[in-house]
Amino acid sequence: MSSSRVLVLNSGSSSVKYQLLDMSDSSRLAVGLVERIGEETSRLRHTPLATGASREWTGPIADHEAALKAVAEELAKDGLGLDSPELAAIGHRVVHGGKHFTEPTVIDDAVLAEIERLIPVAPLHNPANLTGIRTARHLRPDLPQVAVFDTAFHTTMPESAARYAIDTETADAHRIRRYGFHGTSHAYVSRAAAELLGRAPEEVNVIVLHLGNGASASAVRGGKCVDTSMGLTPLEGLVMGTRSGDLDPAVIFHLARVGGMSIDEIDTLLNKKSGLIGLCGDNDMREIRRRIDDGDERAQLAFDIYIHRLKKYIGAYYAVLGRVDAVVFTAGVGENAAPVREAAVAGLEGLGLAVDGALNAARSDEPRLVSPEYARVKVAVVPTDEELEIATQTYALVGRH
Ligand SMILES: Nc1ncnc2c1ncn2[C@@H]1O[C@H](COP(=O)(O)OP(=O)(O)O)[C@@H](O)[C@H]1O
Ligand SMILES: CC(=O)OP(=O)(O)O
Ligand SMILES: [Mg+2]
Repeated sequence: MSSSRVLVLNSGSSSVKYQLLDMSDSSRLAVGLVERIGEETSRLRHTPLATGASREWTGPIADHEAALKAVAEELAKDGLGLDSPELAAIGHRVVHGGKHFTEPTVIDDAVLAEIERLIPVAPLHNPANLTGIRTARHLRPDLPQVAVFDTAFHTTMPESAARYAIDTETADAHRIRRYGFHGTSHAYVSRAAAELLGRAPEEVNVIVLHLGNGASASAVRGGKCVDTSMGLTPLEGLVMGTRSGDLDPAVIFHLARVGGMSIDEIDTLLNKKSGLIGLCGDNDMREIRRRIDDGDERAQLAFDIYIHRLKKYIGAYYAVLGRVDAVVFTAGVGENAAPVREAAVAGLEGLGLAVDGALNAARSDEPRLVSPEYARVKVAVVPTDEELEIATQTYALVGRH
């Protein structure tokens, strides 16, 4: 029997997204999501594409190991279990690969140890990724498991963009530099944007805005990343759902010295209680828009701060690239929130940027332009597909065994 199936696991801090794909034609066989892991009301939603009929289950799922076992049971109910001989490999999203991992990598004990060593610089993500890998290896020890790193696409950044202006010896001793994240998405979306423009990736310069719960911008020149907004960790850059993004590092000294907070408390504040949720109490852009429509001033200010930062990055990356062919919106907010796209580009006509109201408001799951014909710089919406990209890279590496 030919084995052409790849299971992709995207383990987040409190969720697991997964897809089973048949790489002979890149089609999906099953997709699903486990949310609120560790809470009493964890939720699993599983959809086998053969019928399209979703199954939902709510109840306590204690950790990522239990989550993955529950996923394996759901897949088995559709005859798509992990014991299937048609399964060729399991591909894992791994958020931090440091400087070491620049390519998709077959996982062995040494690779696991390196991912573990990087936990301090991806405390919300790498532990969940590791549990996913260990559980999957336990369930199918014979199968190749591949790590696809969020940081890999950004390793082409020049030193001028990747280094912080701090003492070089100190930085090197602690491997402090800007790594960047969401790279699988930035890679996929920048390529898809070139296709939408009808041009080769090598010919186009794009600014990609990945706006999900975590959010990051990247400047991509001819298919290669030259700058990105996240840094040593996924905390730098844009305003996010619960993360502050950029701030004066002295805020941290001040909170410690004057505010009496511990380093761990400040870490939690900036990663989990800041960004949109810190500013207005909600991190979901749908809820924030609802509140704005009801005249809520805190929600409006949170939105304005979010947009101000976004606009600054568009301007910065325009300058980094010199010439921009398109600004591309992706991920949950970027794909769905028309008011965010409209506000981020408003006033940038002088840079050749504009959105068309009707095109921008129209809903679609397809890559599309939302700028008017006359715009020198196109504005595009390109749905990201990290899972397909991970499956493609995984299969390219080990599929033909
Ligand atoms: N219709 C919508 N309008 C506005 N925002 C949306 C909509 N749908 C999803 N979102 C936003 O997308 C976010 C999740 O994006 P996603 O890319 O799935 O994030 P992550 O992968 O980080 O979990 C939600 O927090 C919400 O703010
Ligand atoms: C790296 C990162 O921020 O990922 P996510 O958006 O999935 O939290
Ligand atoms: Mg995401």
